[in-house]
Amino acid sequence: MKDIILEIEHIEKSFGDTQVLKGINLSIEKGEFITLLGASGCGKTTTLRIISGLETPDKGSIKLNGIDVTKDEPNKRNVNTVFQNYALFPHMNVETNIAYSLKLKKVEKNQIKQRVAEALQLVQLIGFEKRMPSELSGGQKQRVAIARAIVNNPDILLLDEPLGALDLQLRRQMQIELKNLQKELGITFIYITHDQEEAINMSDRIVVMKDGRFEQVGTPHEVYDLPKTSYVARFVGTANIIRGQIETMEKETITVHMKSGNVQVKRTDSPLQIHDEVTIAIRSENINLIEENDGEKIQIVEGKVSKDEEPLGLTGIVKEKNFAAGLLRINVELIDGKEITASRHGIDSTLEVGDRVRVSWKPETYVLVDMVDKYTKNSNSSILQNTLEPSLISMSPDVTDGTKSTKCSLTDIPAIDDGKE
Ligand SMILES: Nc1ncnc2c1ncn2[C@@H]1O[C@H](COP(=O)(O)OP(=O)(O)OP(=O)(O)O)[C@@H](O)[C@H]1O
Repeated sequence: MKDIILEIEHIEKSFGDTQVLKGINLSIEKGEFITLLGASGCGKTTTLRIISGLETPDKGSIKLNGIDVTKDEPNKRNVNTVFQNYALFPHMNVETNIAYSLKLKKVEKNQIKQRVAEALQLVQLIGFEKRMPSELSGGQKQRVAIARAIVNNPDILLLDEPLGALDLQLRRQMQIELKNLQKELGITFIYITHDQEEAINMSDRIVVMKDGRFEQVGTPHEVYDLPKTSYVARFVGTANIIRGQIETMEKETITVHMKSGNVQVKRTDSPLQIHDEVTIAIRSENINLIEENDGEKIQIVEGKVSKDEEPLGLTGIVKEKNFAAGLLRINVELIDGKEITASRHGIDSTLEVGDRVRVSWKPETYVLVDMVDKYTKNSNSSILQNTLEPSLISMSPDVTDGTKSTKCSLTDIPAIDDGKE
């Protein structure tokens, strides 16, 4: 049986008239690295404060090691928090900052010395014992804050955007250090970030939060490759969300009709019927663009690609090419006015702004999303988890097609844009 360390059960919390947490549930295993990922204001910090005891929920319970601690004071829970702003005592040096909680607990002097030295070793700050916080860099201050938390041997370490104040390079370095530290100590980490790359790199499981609910809980692979909703597909990586109507259903495939063309997707066990409206998510790296030099090849008849000429793929015009963080993003405006983004490594692409392109992808590189809205009005996370079968694919980054094509690969940084078509 799994060793469950924390159970969050049906937690609800309002501030005044605003319901901030709307019934969240989660069981966390001992030694797991769990990340709460979500946009500003979705309730991440409130969740952490309820776990630590700094906030009391209106409904629901928190169980730590099987014991209900919902009403217990923070100091009665073996849980420590690391904050983004370090919260060090400015008038105490590094050593006394780290030793502070042990002194309060009246731990014996020699033991304090030993545990402080061990904590300093773990965060690689040996030699900094007598420095004051004002004499430390941001990264060093955060290391002291982490040492101060782990010196208590907590069951769970809560980390509220601990790297948020650091520059990108230091942040990356600290991500690796923190992950190694967590493995070494075997402590359960519950980590808050709104940075999807950080969540993917560090977590055993990611909880994607939206408006006080857990939208999806899963491994980095599950939330990235098998998003259950269009929100998750957009928030974790860059996904294009396309809606269409099922035109035909064959044994292996389904043909979906969209204003800018017809596409084929792999058939799944989902209870679909001809004429059903479906929403599909395709990663930008899986989008293949083929330039159409020959104007004769694509005939646009009443806003729809002629089936006789080119049965599959969407038609569009390259609107923008943008290079950032090692990736070239190519925005294509489809003939129905909607935009789709393809990405590829490097800055080179033979496609130019204004080129007419055929947009396609392999039938298996898509995910059917938002099925829960279709079959039930309830977006409760437990229903979300059961509605879609995970057989839907692994998105292959290796998409090649045609001669003058754009091969797209690997991850991208999302434009977080909930609700955008
Ligand atoms: N003590 C409080 N009183 C009133 N409203 C609060 C209080 N604490 C949080 N809120 C509100 O609850 C909502 C969720 O806040 P919370 O800090 O949990 O979000 P978050 O996801 O951690 O956001 P961020 O990423 O910006 O830190 C916000 O709208 C916030 O304004």
